[in-house]
Amino acid sequence: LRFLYQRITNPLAHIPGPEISKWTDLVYKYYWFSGKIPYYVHSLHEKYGKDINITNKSEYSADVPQGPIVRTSTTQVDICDKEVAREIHKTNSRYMKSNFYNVLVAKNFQNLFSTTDPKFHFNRRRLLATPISDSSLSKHEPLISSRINLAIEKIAQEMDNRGVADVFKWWLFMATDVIGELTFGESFQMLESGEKNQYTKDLESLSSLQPIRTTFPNMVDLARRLPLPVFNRAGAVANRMSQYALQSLQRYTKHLENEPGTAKQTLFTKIFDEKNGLSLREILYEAQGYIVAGSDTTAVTLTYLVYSVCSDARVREELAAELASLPEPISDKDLRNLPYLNQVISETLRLYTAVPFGLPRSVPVGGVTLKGMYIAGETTVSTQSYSLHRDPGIFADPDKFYPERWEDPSRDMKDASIPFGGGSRICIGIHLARIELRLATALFFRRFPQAKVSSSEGMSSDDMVMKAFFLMAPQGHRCLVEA
Ligand code: HEM
Repeated sequence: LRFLYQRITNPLAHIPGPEISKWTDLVYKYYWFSGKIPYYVHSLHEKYGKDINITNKSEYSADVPQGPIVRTSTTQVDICDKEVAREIHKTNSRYMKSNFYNVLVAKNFQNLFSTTDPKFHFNRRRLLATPISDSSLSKHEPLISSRINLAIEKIAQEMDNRGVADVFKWWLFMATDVIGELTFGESFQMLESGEKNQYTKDLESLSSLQPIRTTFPNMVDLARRLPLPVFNRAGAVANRMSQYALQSLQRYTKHLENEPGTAKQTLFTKIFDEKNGLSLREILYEAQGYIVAGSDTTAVTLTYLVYSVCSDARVREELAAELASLPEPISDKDLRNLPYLNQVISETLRLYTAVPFGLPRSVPVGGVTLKGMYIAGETTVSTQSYSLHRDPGIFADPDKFYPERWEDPSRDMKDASIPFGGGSRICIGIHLARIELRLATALFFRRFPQAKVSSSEGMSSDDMVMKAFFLMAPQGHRCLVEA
């Protein structure tokens, strides 16, 4: 009866999509759990949308309106349209982050990333934005450069000893050490040890635990009291990470109080202040957000960049030639306007965006009409970059890694690109990420201009298939290259 009621009353029934999604969310959840949600949603656009490659038009009935909006589950639609994406992700947008974010991070845990409250977000962002702005980050460039140089040394050593190097591992260690030091004032020292510690193992498992958190939030709570193995694990990971972060921040504040002159400047140093800034607990929540949002994202992007460039000798040679002309030591100032380097980065962010998932937002109460289609209030709308970035009407031959397409990008290309989200919820770490991407790419290809993808140890393109929960990662969890 419940299914029948859901089907009859479904306010999204008029939107094109698979019949099953009028009845139940099970199919959607299956793909979410298996890390294939962007592929599934993209296949719905291919089947039901007119702006995306339509493979078999004869399947459609003439009375179903085709368009860029598809129903993905009983309560959700995805929209592959650059104008709608801009409207939803603009500054002062009426589309708030959906309830999904409350459970993605943790229940009753509000920070800049997870909050759905615009006032909270505005105040928090105002405090956090300056220390992580492009101009403020220049004082951290020596730290970022030294971590990247160490990663490259380790890659070279691994190539010597093992014959190949796993760039995914080293980029992950580098990005986690950088954001750890900028957040806690002390490094995780993963590059030095070459091994993951408990915190970073937990960090790694966080992504695959996201489907559990978002689908069964109450079970994770219940698991605090009952022995429910998988749910206990999700809770234990969150507790350990929180304890570690708290202890690091307590050490840092003690240092700051005792020896303010010698304490390293972090992204939070100036806002440790109960009255005008943030309390220790509030900083703890933000620090945890930075670590999660700022490690895998950068590492995955760099991994796919190296993989794509190393797979195409033409691109690699052009990039290496451009980098060969740079003076030593390489600084970020020299890289900001390098044409080909920046085209390679833009193309990686297009094809392998670390967040290919649809950034779910809630339709304002009263509903809206988008592209001629009425969408009821409180429906969850997403605009997944995986599809927007592959719109063949905007990006010719969309599956090809072709950096030159960014030589003189059209307005449409810029509008359809949202690797860092948009509007007031745009990634706060965008400048840090871009500095890391520029420096790491330049230093890597300066050192290894002949690098290519290895086929040793069974490495194949299967390892690089994207597995996506909220964040994406190569399913083999490795990327082996040789010089
Ligand atoms: C290539 C690297 C990165 C990519 C592709 C990326 C992508 C994104 C995207 C798409 C969003 C929007 C999420 C949404 O609307 O649901 C976002 C938000 C965010 N990112 Fe990043 N990110 C990257 C690096 C970083 C770094 C290094 C940090 C470190 C501070 C960071 C911290 C955050 C935070 C705190 C938010 C929430 C901002 C807000 O809601 O105001 N990200 N990121």
